[in-house]
Amino acid sequence: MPPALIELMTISKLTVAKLTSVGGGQMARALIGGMIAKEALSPNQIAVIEPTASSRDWWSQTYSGCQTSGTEASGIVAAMDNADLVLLAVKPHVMSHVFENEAYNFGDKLVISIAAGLQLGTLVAGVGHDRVVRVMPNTPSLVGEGAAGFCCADGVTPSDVDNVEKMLASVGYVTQVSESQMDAVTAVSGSGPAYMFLLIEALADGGVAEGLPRQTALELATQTMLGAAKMVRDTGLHPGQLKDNVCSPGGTTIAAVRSLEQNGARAAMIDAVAAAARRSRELK
Ligand SMILES: NC(=O)C1=CN([C@@H]2O[C@H](COP(=O)(O)OP(=O)(O)OC[C@H]3O[C@@H](n4cnc5c(N)ncnc54)[C@H](O)[C@@H]3O)[C@@H](O)[C@H]2O)C=CC1
Ligand SMILES: O=C(O)[C@@H]1CCC=N1
Repeated sequence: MPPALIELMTISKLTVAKLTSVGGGQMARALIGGMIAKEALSPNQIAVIEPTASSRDWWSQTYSGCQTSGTEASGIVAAMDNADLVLLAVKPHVMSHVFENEAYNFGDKLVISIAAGLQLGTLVAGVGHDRVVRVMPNTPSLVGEGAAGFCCADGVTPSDVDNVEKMLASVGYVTQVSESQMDAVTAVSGSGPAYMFLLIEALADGGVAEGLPRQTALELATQTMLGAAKMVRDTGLHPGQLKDNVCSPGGTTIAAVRSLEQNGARAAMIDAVAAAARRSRELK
């Protein structure tokens, strides 16, 4: 039996023998860490190519059995050996260095890029084949509450799509979109956690301004964001309806909603998404 088949493990119906991540930073940690936590992958199926020694140490200390390599040719070759799935998790501007590096042999391996902005055409040209998936995940994947959109180049098989969907579904919500929608996905859910963290922080700041201890305010604000998101997801009710249900006539909430509308909160969020989408388009 070929070594790749001997190694093959099927956990949560995800079939990957070995995943090699090029780059081991924030998003690789969130995505792979989330999959390991959900037992969709085990550390001995992971190899990480990472130039920073402290980051390599983090991987090997956090996930015993995970293989780490530097970016010298021998390290790249060792990490790519037997990989059947390659995750490109470097910053968009670093991707051209990866593609120009002759130590990489992508063979016919399935390649997933999570780089913002970089289009399938660029990825296919860099990788040298078209079995390439462009994914926009987000950092809550780490805690199993990610949201991801993806699109595929022509060489991706239905079984590849199935595997990518299972991989991403193991850490949250996933949807396939057209490539023309990827900048919007990036702006809504890829960057979105940052907007939500900012809102939680601001809500807590408001509580502190009204006299609450910082920790109490932060816990109340965090749980409120979590509860509101779950209400939208689990009831299926329109967020406007749920908002109306909180607003008692002449009460406290409508006073706050009025203030938010006067300060352009809704337009500010729409403009923020437009700014992120614009930046995503610039990155290509
Ligand atoms: N941070 C986020 O929330 C999200 C990030 N992304 C995308 O994920 C990609 C990575 O972003 P982050 O993880 O945030 O960045 P990061 O800076 O935390 O991680 C990138 C890693 O790549 C390593 N690296 C640099 N040069 C390299 C090379 N030549 N070969 C291999 N590794 C190299 C760096 O040392 C670093 O650890 C980006 O393309 C970004 O657009 C996508 C969705 C969300
Ligand atoms: O800020 C960025 O460019 C990346 C892509 C989406 C989230 N973080």
